[in-house]
Amino acid sequence: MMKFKSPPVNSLSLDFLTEFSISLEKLENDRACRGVIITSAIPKIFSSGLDITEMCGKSVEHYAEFWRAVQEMWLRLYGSNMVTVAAVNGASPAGGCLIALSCDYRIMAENPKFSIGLNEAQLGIVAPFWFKDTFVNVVGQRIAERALQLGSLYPAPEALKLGLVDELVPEEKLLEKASAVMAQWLALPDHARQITKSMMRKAVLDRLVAHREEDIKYFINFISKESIQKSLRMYMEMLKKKKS
Ligand SMILES: CCCCC/C=C\C/C=C\CC/C=C/CC(=O)SCCNC(=O)CCNC(=O)[C@H](O)C(C)(C)COP(=O)(O)OP(=O)(O)OC[C@H]1O[C@@H](n2cnc3c(N)ncnc32)[C@H](O)[C@@H]1OP(=O)(O)O
Repeated sequence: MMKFKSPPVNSLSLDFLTEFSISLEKLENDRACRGVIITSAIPKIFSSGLDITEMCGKSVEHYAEFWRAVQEMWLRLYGSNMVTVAAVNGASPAGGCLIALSCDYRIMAENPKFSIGLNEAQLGIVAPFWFKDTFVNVVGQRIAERALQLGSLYPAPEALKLGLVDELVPEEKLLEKASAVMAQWLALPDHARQITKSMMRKAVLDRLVAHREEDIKYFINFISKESIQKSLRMYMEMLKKKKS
């Protein structure tokens, strides 16, 4: 089990992403480890997505390093040979949703206050093609098209209806259920499951691998625009004001 614990909201900073990727690599190379449950140690928050401060007012070199770390995390998780189960025990916007979408199975706490989705459009930014591809592979083209354009965040019951998560359980049963699902998936021979998983995901993974440097350039070019920087600053201010 991997429990995110980066207060206050498990935002995906460069350090967090680097540590996450290293942990995944270690588990992947451990023959005794066949599966991982991903959840959060922070009440009410699974992950608040990419750390917005990493994308605001930094150097081009920093943006490149940060984006490479985001790509690396996704390539490792989406391409993992292990069984991956997301036990979503709180809010899961944007990059947090990407992590859940990249797992093989998603169980969410049945709390309508917890929402999940790719809300990038609400921040005035664009979900990259590989976020979009991962989303489409889970919910299908039509739902993804609407959800991405509107930057929708769905409360848990709606997320279930759309197939964005596979099941809802009472919060106190989340880990028990995740373990039961893991046992069910691990009951199959690894090689058949792994080859099938790779067959289903390869095209989407290969697309980023083939365009990785170009994708970094797009990110830098996009995020460096003054209009985008302004949108992000306003969004951060809005988050802070919400409190007072
Ligand atoms: C054709 C060209 C195409 C080119 C495309 C190429 C590239 C694409 C370019 C860009 C794509 C970039 C992709 C980004 C994906 C993302 O993940 S962006 C992040 C989106 N995340 C959010 O919108 C979540 C924002 N946060 C919240 O909604 C809430 O914080 C919460 C998670 C629901 C928790 O609420 P709660 O009330 O408990 O806590 P607070 O809101 O009070 O937050 C506490 C504290 O944490 C700070 N914070 C929250 N979220 C983030 C974050 N994501 N990053 C950094 N900091 C965050 C918040 O500001 C508070 O700070 P404090 O006031 O200083 O305590």
